[in-house]
Amino acid sequence: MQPVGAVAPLRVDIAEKTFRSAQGVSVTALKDLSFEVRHGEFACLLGPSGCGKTTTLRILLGLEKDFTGSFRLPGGEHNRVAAVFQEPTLLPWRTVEENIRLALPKSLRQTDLDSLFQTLGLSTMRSLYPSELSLGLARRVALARAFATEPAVLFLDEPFVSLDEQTAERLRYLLLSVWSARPTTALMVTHNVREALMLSDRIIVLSPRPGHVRGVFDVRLPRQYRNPQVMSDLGRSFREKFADVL
Ligand SMILES: Nc1ncnc2c1ncn2[C@@H]1O[C@H](COP(=O)(O)OP(=O)(O)OP(=O)(O)O)[C@@H](O)[C@H]1O
Repeated sequence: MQPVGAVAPLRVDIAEKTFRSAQGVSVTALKDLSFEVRHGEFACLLGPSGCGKTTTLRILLGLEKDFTGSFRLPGGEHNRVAAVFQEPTLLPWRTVEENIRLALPKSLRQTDLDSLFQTLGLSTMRSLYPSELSLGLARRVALARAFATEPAVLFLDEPFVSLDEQTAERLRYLLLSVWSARPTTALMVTHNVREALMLSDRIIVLSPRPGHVRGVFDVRLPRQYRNPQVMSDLGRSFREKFADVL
């Protein structure tokens, strides 16, 4: 299936992003950060703590305007952007289904969400309220909401942190299922090398702060062949290449 709406790659060329405190202290988070995520590709941004991964996503989402450089989001029939953060940010007084429908553009408000709910194992939870959901379920709803908008590009910022490993693993598989059913260009921030190797077409590895691209690791293998032995081999070659970064 072709990715929805998007035809161009995501292109990022951030010359510099510096934070300045009121006391005059400067922190340069990013310097000469350039990379591309190809049309329909799932990429991970991986790097040491504080190297500017979240800052990069915030710039791409238009939440940080004070930087030098440029970026180009994938376009096409539309240029909708969706994001999934660590906090699911659901409206507490709305049901699961209402939370999702309210996020949709008018043209999609009445769309049939059955298959999406089914893929994410949410079919029986449509009328629950966020307070009735575990964190793992709330994260599933956040994924459903993001994919329901049929975005041209999807940004994810560590969507599986602070979950027990079993729940996180189930969510990784659910993410792969929903992404395969509704492919879109995706960029996910993670600290977790195994997670990146499991989900990505390519891993963009950042240097310590100020973050720039230290190297790119292509995972050319189709995901169904990434069995435990293959994952362990991939992990070894990844660590050999990037031992100095992580
Ligand atoms: N609003 C801000 N004001 C000042 N400094 C900031 C601000 N946001 C981020 N920084 C600094 O910019 C640098 C990059 O932060 P960022 O959160 O992007 O890193 P990260 O790679 O996502 O880190 P982590 O992996 O720990 O989440 C850090 O040194 C951080 O302290």
